[in-house]
Amino acid sequence: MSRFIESLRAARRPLVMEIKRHDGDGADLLGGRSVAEVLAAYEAVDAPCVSVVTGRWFGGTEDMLREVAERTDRPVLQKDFITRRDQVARAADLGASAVLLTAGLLPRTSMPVLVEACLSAGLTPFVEVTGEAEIDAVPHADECVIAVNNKDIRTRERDAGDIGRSLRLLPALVRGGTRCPVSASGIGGPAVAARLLDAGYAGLLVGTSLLRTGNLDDYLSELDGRLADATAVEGTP
Ligand SMILES: O=C(O)c1ccccc1NCC(=O)[C@H](O)[C@H](O)COP(=O)(O)O
Repeated sequence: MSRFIESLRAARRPLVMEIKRHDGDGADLLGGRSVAEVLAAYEAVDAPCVSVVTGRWFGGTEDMLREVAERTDRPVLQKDFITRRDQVARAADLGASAVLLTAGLLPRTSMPVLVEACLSAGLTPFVEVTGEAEIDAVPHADECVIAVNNKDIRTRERDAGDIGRSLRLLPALVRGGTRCPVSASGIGGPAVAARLLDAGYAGLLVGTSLLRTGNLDDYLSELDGRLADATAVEGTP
């Protein structure tokens, strides 16, 4: 199993914690903190995996990925518009463990080529989907993270996000064979995060709400509490 998937599946709080300079509207998300400071905060709460948005729409750069990969041992996901094999090789050189492949943005023939390129380079394909047809078309699904994007990347994710999409598509993800179904984007806080994990997601990709929370410890304590409550209710005779 890939290091990225193993780390996420083994975590008590399976959150891929994201570093993103600004949102789709250009609003700042780092709040005066450096990339190193945000990473240190994520490491302090034992993030199993870290995501770095290098896509220019979100103010990202390759240097952010290089810096994060140099500073941490945790598996790092590169979130960018990856459409070519040379970008996959570049991600590996920069120290990524996983790369984003966005099904809705790739020509049909490119997905198998890029998934193979990732696996040959020792990277985990993090395939983002929004519908069943895209899920069914993912090759080597058992070696991929398959993530449902709750937002619309074609409008730079300016929408609020539809968590219902993740809930509806989870059975199709499981049938498709991934060992690591993930819900991504628009996860507004601990209540929604708990609901998705309780539904059966193996992991969540969260950026904005972690970057905007005033207190990461409080956010995660609330998540722990909600998950414990859900477990207690399930165990009630
Ligand atoms: O989804 C894409 O295709 C994409 C490509 C390049 C950069 C970013 C891309 N998506 C945006 C994100 O990855 C979100 O930042 C991430 O899912 C977290 O979302 P949120 O918690 O709503 O900040």
